Amino acid sequence: MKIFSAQQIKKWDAFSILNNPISSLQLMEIAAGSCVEWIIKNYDPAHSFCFFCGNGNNGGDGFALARLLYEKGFDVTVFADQNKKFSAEALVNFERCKAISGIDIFGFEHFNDFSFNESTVIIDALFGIGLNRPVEEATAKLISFLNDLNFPKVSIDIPSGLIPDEMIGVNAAVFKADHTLTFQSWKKSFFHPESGIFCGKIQVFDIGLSKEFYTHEITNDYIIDDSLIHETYKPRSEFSHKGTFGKATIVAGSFGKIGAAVMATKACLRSGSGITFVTAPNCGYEILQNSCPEAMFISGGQNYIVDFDFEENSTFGIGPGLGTHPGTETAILKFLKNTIKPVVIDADALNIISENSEHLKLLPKKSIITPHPKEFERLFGQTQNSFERLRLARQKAEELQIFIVLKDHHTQVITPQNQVYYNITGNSGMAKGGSGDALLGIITALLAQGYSSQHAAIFGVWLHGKAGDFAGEKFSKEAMLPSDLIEEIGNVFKFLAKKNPSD
Ligand SMILES: NC(=O)C1=CN([C@@H]2O[C@H](COP(=O)(O)OP(=O)(O)OC[C@H]3O[C@@H](n4cnc5c(N)ncnc54)[C@H](OP(=O)(O)O)[C@@H]3O)[C@@H](O)[C@H]2O)[C@@H](O)CC1
Ligand SMILES: [K+]
Repeated sequence: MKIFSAQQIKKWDAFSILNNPISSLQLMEIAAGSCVEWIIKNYDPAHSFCFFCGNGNNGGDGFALARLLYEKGFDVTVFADQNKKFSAEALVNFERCKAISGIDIFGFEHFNDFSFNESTVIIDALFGIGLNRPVEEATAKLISFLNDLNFPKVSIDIPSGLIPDEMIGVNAAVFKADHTLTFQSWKKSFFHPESGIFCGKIQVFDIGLSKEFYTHEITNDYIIDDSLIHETYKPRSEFSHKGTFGKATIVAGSFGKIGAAVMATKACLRSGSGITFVTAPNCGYEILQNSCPEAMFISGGQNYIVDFDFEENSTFGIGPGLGTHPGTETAILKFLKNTIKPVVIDADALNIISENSEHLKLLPKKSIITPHPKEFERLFGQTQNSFERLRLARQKAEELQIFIVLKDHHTQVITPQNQVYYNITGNSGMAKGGSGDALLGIITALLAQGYSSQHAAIFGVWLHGKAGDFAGEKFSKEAMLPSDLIEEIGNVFKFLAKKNPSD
């Protein structure tokens, strides 16, 4: 799914209004209607709803929603600033609300002495995607007051105070929602940790904006959604043998970190690799042969890797638990100098590369690197926030002609063509040592099977997150282990096969 900027969403609204028999007010009514449906499913009529509405169209959504909810029998109170000019659509909906005697409307100055009842739900419709400057002091105070209230909080379209496409200012006043009900598409700020933290759970409602606009409007930002994955996933052909699905070699492990090699190798095996090798030091021989009997062991040294042979037609995934011993460094750099096939690089292999910026040039074109924020910083330098980090990643992916998988709550796959794919599978239960090793194994297996680097990276992060979600459901986010995630990869493939109409 494409992600548009706030400016493009506004263009999309305008295009839809101009080219379809629908008005701005009708769109607002549809938007409010979809919120009502969600609220009815999630809150019983014993709840009282307090609306905080701004003067733009986000406020207009709030007024429309307040009215529709009142008509459904809910108790509704509205706070708004009647001294400021409303947008045309907000004014219409404000007047409609005012005409209903059962809806009390107060000025913002009364928020302090209003007695909220126990079953209050706060609805934030102060600002939407039209916020174009810092929130004024009085509104900031209101937002801070609301944030301190211990009631469920729902934001309409975007938590007020967030900038849709950019980093918020230091100490910016932002409404902290439990749920964000957003229209038509995700906003970029939902994906970034500094702003995403204000959104709670996100629901996206299709309000029927023009499909033609969606198809033709150009963007470089995408969500990795189910439809993209169904286009990418290649079901296994029946007329095949192990050679059809490629050879993968995992280069991993050192004394005390053989577990990382086990995780990466198991994930590679579970992700469909035809023939799998694991190059590791001899100290890991027994544990690897016992835990991953399907993989062939290749010795790379005694307690850490110092040298390894490589077959040109194998796909390499290098890094988990390697350590950064000078001998290992020499072996990895020698390998990179002698290979032209795309490789997958993570963890200590990234740390080895980050020792010298010249090493980056050794990465074969279309390789995939999978740094977490700290590894990214070691490789490319410090950035102030995740938006800046992403900008730098775009620049580096293009410069080096590689794919960067920037691991985060919403991992981003950055292509050499300056595109960004945000992942929406996965959960906080995956924030544990070993998770990254599994990701390397998955991506290596996909690349070995003939997926392009772009597809291997995109499908790999989605698969990893989805398996993590399945494991989280089974064991809880706290208790789930990366090993559980690896065991769930099979269920994700089953899920895909079931959903694939050609299967
Ligand atoms: N048909 C449609 O278009 C649909 C739109 N929809 C809804 O509209 C929302 C976008 O509405 P919007 O563009 O009116 O802006 P909104 O976010 O309400 O901001 C309010 C206005 O406040 C102003 N302002 C900005 N910053 C400020 C600040 N710090 N402090 C004070 N004032 C500030 C600024 O006006 P300015 O003062 O610059 O003239 C801005 O225009 C969108 O998020 C969705 O909820 C849906 O109904 C679907 C159909
Ligand atoms: K809002």
